[in-house]
Formats: sequence, C-alpha cells, structure tokens
Amino acid sequence: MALLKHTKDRGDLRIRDNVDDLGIELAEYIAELSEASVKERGVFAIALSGGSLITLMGKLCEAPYKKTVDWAKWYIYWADERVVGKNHVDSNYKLAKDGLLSKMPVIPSHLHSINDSLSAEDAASDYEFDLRQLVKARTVAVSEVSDCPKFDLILLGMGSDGHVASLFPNHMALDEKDEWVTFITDSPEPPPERITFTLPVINSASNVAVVVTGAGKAEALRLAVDDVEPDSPVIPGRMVDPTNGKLVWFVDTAAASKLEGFQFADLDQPFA
Ligand SMILES: O=C1O[C@H](COP(=O)(O)O)[C@@H](O)[C@H](O)[C@H]1O
Repeated sequence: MALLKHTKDRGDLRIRDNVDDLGIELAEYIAELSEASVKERGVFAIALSGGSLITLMGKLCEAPYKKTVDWAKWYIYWADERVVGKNHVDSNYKLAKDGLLSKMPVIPSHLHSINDSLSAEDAASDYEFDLRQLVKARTVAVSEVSDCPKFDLILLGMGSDGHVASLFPNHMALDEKDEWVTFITDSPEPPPERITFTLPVINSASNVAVVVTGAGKAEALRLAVDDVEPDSPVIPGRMVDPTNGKLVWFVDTAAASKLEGFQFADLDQPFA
C-alpha cells in the first residue's frame, strides 16, 4: 500500500516499503502521464536520467505496459549525460538502452542522445540546438512563462549529496539561467565531463518526478523536502521546484526514514 504525503510546497510523496512496489507505482505513473499527453498533444516528450532510476523503471517493459503504452509517440531526451562514448559503461544512454529502451518498441529516431564525438562544451551546445528544433516544431511544448522547453515529464534521481541530473551542490552550473543545456568538466563523481539540463529547463516541465531510494539518501531527502532549519544547506534536490508543473517524489521507506513524522507513520495512512 502506498503512503501518500502531500507536502505543501514540495510536492507529493509516494512512499513504498520495497523497491519492487515502488517500481510498479512509478511505471503506473509514467504510463498514465504518457496516455494523457498523447491524448492532449499527440506525443509524449520525456527526459530520463541515469543511475538507479533505470532499474526501477523496468516494470514498464512488462505487461500490461509493453502493449498498452503508445511507445511510437515517445520522444526521449536525457536530463544529463556523461561525455563518454555511447558504448562506454558510464554512458546514461547505454544504461537506458540496454536496460529499458531495447525492450520497448520506441522509434530509434525519437531517441535524442548526445553527439559523443564532441567536447563537453560543444556537446552541450549541440544538444541544446537539437532540443530547440523539437521545441520549434512543438514536439516538445514551450513554457508559458519563459521560452524554455516544457517536457511532459522529466525523471530525476538524487544522489546522497543531493545532486540531481549533473547539477552538484555549490557548483556554478546551478546558477545558469540562460542556457537550456550546460556542461561541467569537474564533476565530483566520475566521470568528470558531463552535460546537464539547467534548473530553468527542469523547473519548466509539466511534471517532474524524483526517485530516491536507500538509507544513504535519507538526509538528502530530508533536506530536499522537509521544513528544515534556516541555516541548512540548500541542495540541488531542493531547487527542483516546477513553476507551473507538478512535482512527485518516489521514495522507499529507507530513504524516507529521516522525514519529519515518518517514524510514527502507518504505511496505510497519510502522515502530517
Ligand atoms: O551521476 C548521476 O547520478 C544521479 C543519481 O544516481 P543514483 O544512482 O544515485 O540514483 C543520476 O540521476 C544522474 O543521471 C547521473 O548522471
């Protein structure tokens, strides 16, 4: 049974006591958004991340979703990518392709991966250029409040340091306001060279889901969603705050363990 907590400013929390059930919850959520988007706009523009998220999305490759989801309408981007070859073990594209996309009937030309022959700086510009073409054609919608792309769904993971996409704590990439896609060459976690959607793009999406599992991320989750002490560090996860969109956190009980009120919660009842 899911435990639903609605936090006033920080979105919905969907908590499950094991990752299998969390995967089912996530697959259902994605399938519903895909159906609604295809009905409304004729397409579903989604951005993936790397990391543990991809394994958790595995249920989408199974029944009923394999047959019920309109895969041909999916246009897929990456919220961040490591600047390595597409066959490199660190590539987020490879992770998603091997673990997910090769098992779904998506259209290969709808997969928008980075040009892996370019430098980090050029790969970021090239990726933004590619995205601009799809925004121009309205395959990816445009935000009403900025000129940013408005993805139907951006899926993020969050590291134990609170990073989302490749936006790391205290990094100047967090301040980028003009570019849609930026690059870093000094990632605190390997590999050092990455490109990433900027906060304005993430926060322009119609829906943003952040998947957080494991006790090692409990403190980061607390800092990202709870009402914390004023001198607490403002981690990137806390800066995810869609302007006109909906934010949902998919969390297991281990990651939720430090949330205020959670210790006393009944898994079948909402907690305050
Ligand atoms: O480096 C990255 O880490 C985050 C979080 O990964 P996780 O395995 O801790 O869930 C991931 O979302 C991002 O795409 C990736 O490049």
